[in-house]
Amino acid sequence: MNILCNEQVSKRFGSHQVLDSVTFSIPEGSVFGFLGQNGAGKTTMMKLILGLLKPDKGTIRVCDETVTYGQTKTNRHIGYLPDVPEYYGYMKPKEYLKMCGEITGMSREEIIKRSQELLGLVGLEQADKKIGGFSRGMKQRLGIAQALLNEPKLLICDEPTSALDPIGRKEILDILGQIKGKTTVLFSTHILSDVERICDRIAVLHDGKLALCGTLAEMKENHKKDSIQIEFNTIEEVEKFMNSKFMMEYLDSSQKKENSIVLHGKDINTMERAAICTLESEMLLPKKLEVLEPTLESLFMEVTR
Ligand SMILES: Nc1ncnc2c1ncn2[C@@H]1O[C@H](COP(=O)(O)OP(=O)(O)OP(=O)(O)O)[C@@H](O)[C@H]1O
Repeated sequence: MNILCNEQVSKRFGSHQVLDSVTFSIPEGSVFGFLGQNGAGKTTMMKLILGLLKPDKGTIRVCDETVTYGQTKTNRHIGYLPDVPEYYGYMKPKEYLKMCGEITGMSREEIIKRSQELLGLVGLEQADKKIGGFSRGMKQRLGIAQALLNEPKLLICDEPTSALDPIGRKEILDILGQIKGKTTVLFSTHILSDVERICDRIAVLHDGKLALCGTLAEMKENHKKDSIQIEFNTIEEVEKFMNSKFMMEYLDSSQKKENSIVLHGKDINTMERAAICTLESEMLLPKKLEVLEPTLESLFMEVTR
């Protein structure tokens, strides 16, 4: 079952088409990484899912219920962590969670039980001090506890790791990793390594459209290019190799980078044989020859260029 289904969602601000027929869905229990450069429209998409903005076109469904602008009905399925969560600095974490639980109508017993569980999950059970004295990482972790208080089906986190140091980022990713499978997570970021670490599925937003969407393995397969990288000892060796007419016949394109060259062609086997023949005939001994696999970074750069 899909927890979230976006179909042909479009949103424009003035003449700026921020989202243009964006379609994707998130299967239950998965962690979905929503990638895009600054201003790509990630927050706009999240606000549409929360019913805080009205789409110009398209439909959004959360747990099979249609999201309606200005109504909060579907938000009972959602926990939301904004990029910079705001707190009353004079409150302690337990007091804050109690207030949030009371607002959403939870019973006293429920609030105590869930607060204990969640403060344990986010590693703040011993942090019995005012939130005003918390680090950014602690505030983000408390934000996750608050967003999970109501046991939502979908947790939406807007760039939860962007402002954190490597330890703070690891703590957040570990928490999201722990709830994986139980709660479906949608999180936006531009930190590619975070996505590679914990996401099952990934979407890349660019120029208002989804430039990539699927599992990392699917993306790599769909965008597989037959490429070989050869690293030489000197630039002269690179030139000598590239001046071989024989090699040119088998290439679509090539890119030189310092003492290395990346060769792109249609057929990896033919290109590899041609490269080895050229190395032999030019009496060149490279430092390294490898067939290149696309990485999330190379795919991201390719589609957002
Ligand atoms: N209420 C609004 N009125 C006009 N333009 C807006 C509004 N909200 C967002 N925008 C514009 O829409 C575009 C997308 O913004 P959005 O905040 O969704 O991007 P983002 O991908 O979340 O960026 P970032 O990674 O920097 O947070 C930006 O150009 C932004 O200036």
